Amino acid sequence: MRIENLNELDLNRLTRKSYGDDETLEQRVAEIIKLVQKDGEEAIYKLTEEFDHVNLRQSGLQVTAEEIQEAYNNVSENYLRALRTAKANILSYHEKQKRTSWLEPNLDGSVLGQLLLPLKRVGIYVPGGTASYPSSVLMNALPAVVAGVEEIVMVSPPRTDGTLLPEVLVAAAEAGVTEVYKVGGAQGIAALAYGTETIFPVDKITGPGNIYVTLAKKQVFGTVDIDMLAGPSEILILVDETGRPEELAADLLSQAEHDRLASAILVSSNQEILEKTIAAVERQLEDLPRAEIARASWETYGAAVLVSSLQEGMDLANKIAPEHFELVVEEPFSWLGQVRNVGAVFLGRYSPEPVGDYFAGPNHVLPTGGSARFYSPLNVDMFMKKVSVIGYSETALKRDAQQIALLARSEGLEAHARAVEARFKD
Ligand SMILES: NC(=O)c1ccc[n+]([C@@H]2O[C@H](COP(=O)([O-])OP(=O)(O)OC[C@H]3O[C@@H](n4cnc5c(N)ncnc54)[C@H](O)[C@@H]3O)[C@@H](O)[C@H]2O)c1
Ligand SMILES: N[C@H](CO)Cc1c[nH]c[nH+]1
Ligand SMILES: [Zn+2]
Repeated sequence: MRIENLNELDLNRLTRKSYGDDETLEQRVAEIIKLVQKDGEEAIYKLTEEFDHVNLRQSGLQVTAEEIQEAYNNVSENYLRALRTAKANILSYHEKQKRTSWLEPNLDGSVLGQLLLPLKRVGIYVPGGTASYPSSVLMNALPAVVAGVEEIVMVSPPRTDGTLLPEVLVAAAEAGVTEVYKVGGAQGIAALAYGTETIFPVDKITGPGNIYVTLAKKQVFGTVDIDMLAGPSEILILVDETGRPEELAADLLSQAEHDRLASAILVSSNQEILEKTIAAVERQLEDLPRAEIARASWETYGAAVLVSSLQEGMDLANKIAPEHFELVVEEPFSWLGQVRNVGAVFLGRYSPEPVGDYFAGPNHVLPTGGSARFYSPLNVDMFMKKVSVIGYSETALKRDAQQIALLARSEGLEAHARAVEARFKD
């Protein structure tokens, strides 16, 4: 890794804003989705054999109550305690987001308002290819629970022994997931969107995943709603001279270890910090269990960028729009007002990114690939829909009838005008 000056930086390499550009991947995902639509579960069994190397024809796709019970026997008390504390933190944070229906009576006797209603059935994708993510079970399911969703259907790829990690199943039970199926990748997304012989289709799919999952969500959008494009993880750290290279390197690797396509970027106006952090990354890679993945990510989509000032670094962050943005500077709160395009911001030395991944309470399902310009973190609103309420009184309609009819006739819609005037014929 060499330090790059801002003016020589290839932003396209770093932002990977190319979910739709790789035609081969798009095509492959489209074929998988079509196959599931055509052959249902037989297609899922075949694809699961191909990608997850396990044959589930005997056991079927759905996780049983016995498997969940067995999972509880296989997790430690300490794990359960930590999971339940994380759950409480996530619930408490998301309960603050919940909005309620409102009705506003007016003096003319009319009532206007908005009903806020939970979606009935949602699908949550929990990644499980190169790592398992019980934390993502909580992050997807708990906002749905707070919203009041009745049916929460989880899909996740099986391990080669045909099971899901006990910690994932326990997290599902603790979070209130109502059905769990062992199917991942684009085929898991297709199953949720179109249904199969045993899986009833859902109204919306949320959750992060690798590039196949993300492209599949993009392709089924319209048949179902989706939350956002939450693909391979990203971190951008803006650091001043107070930064400590060993800590910065650890934070960069925390996201690089997710995926070869993950992106970890360090930005500073201090050349020495950049140099020392690059060296620390090399040292830490030596005994990192997922070094192969993390190194591939660091070498392909990583960068150490020299800027002329913190302000220039902040502007770069808003341009790249990273999923996670760490502000490791002396006065992090003083920069908060300038944060625009990031999924989540982590303020200061004692807010390393994994605090948000697991525990603090805010959601870790965040927009990636530059989509933080327009998407928000997964939240309670995303599991609800709104219905407008209009209750006009006679007085109100009499007052407004003429103007409504005029507007209707200006659009050439006579029947609309007459529907209003019909009330006052006799
Ligand atoms: N943005 C977020 O909030 C967030 C949170 C957690 C994880 N992540 C990201 O989720 C991703 C998890 O990826 P993962 O791979 O570990 O798990 P995954 O569950 O997303 O993907 C695994 C599945 O991908 C499919 N697949 C693999 N190779 C394929 C191929 N050649 N052709 C077709 N399908 C194929 C298989 O079906 C496999 O089961 C990582 O990129 C990680 O960074 C993001
Ligand atoms: N950093 C991931 C989101 O990009 C979320 C996660 C789950 N577990 C660990 N990390
Ligand atoms: Zn993470």
